[in-house]
Amino acid sequence: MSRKLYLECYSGISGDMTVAALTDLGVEEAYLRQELAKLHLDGYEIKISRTKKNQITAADFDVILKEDGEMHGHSHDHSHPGEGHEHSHSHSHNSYKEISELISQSELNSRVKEMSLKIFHVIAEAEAKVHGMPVDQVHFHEVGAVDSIVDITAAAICLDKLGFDSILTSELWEGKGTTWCQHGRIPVPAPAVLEMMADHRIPVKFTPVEGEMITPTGAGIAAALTAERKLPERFVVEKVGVGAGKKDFPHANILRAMILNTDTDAVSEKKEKAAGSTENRKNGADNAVKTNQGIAAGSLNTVTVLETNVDDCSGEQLGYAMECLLREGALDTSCIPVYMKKNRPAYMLQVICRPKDEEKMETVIFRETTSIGLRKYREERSILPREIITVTLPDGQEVRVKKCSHHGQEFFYPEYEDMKAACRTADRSFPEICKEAVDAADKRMNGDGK
Ligand SMILES: O=C([S-])c1cc(C(=O)S)c[n+]([C@@H]2O[C@H](COP(=O)(O)O)[C@@H](O)[C@H]2O)c1
Ligand code: NI
Repeated sequence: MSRKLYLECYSGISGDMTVAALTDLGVEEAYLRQELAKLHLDGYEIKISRTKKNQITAADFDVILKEDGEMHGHSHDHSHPGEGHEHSHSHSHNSYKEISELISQSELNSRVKEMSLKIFHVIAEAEAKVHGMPVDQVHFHEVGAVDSIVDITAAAICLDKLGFDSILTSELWEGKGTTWCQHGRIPVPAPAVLEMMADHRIPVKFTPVEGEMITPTGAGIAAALTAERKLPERFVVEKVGVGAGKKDFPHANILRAMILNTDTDAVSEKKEKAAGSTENRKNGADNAVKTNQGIAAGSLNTVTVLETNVDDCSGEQLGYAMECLLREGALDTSCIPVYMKKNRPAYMLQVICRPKDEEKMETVIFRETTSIGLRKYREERSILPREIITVTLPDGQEVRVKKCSHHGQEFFYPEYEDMKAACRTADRSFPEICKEAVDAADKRMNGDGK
């Protein structure tokens, strides 16, 4: 299973748009608030609400700054000529060094820290170039600092919670003209944005729209976290999140975040559902899934592994727990015999799941077993590219076979449920039917003479 995030930046990208779109994918405001509190940064409030941009409903993320005991919304549009942001502020977290320390010393988890620090570093490098100073001396604007810290950390918290294998961004669209900031009037793209575009080879499209669509925070997020640029050839869009920008343009100022599932089974499952499941099977080979480049050769993705050792849980109870875990979306479960303290024969229950399903798995383990504690960690997993092909057995039955390849070598694995059904229908043994399925697949892919 491969779960990617695709950010469609046809109206540029900013920190607040990114957080809004990610919360719209299913991160609760309460969770975000609880995690942000681990920064121990005060003087602000967050607000997530709904808004409409050109009649398109979208989530809106706001960082409301406290000034002199009052709250002030931060509009991000910097549209008051001559004003810039000449607020005085009691916050002292405005140098890159201070911000890095604040994040490093927080109680945020290591993945959130790593992502946030990376984004800040990318922005600081660009600011350092623009202002001609060492990275450590870069100062973020006093108001902007709190705003940027919250936007960037919130984006990392959401990304960690949603658990993606990799992040793709489209080319970033940008407007033209000038914008205002504390440096006064500056060109669009903002100097720091342009440096990031160059340094990180970000594909960009300059449009005739008047105004700034890409902010330094948005460019920093895209530059620091984008792992891929090319959309997979085949995928299913599992969910869409829409984040609103603060400005109004002739086009809808939104950032769309999409969860892409590039797993072949999911793609063909949806395809079969759409086409009517019997239709596909009836037409056999012609309807078989032909290619899948969504999973690259030996591609890596991240999974969560949960483990618990139990010496007081019956076989029946553990078997039931495994069933529940699989029903809740576990990718695999196993029970490994172990000897625990005091030489007690016991089992280690191991669960592999998508990072986003961690909490669900924990709930099942604590509810359905006698475990009172567990270990969990994230692992990279390497998976072979695979595609499902449909083949016809000599007796006319159609079965699905998974075709995997590695360094040009092909492996065929008949689908268990189809094997079971074919064995029962033909009243023949499992190895016989499997062999016929593998031979048929091999013949179809490589021909008689190979
Ligand atoms: O605060 C600074 S140093 C600053 C630098 C630049 C450069 O490009 S240099 C640009 N800006 C403008 O500030 C706003 C806010 O950006 P966020 O990323 O903090 O949302 C934006 O209009 C930038 O162009 C500020
Ligand atoms: Ni600057």
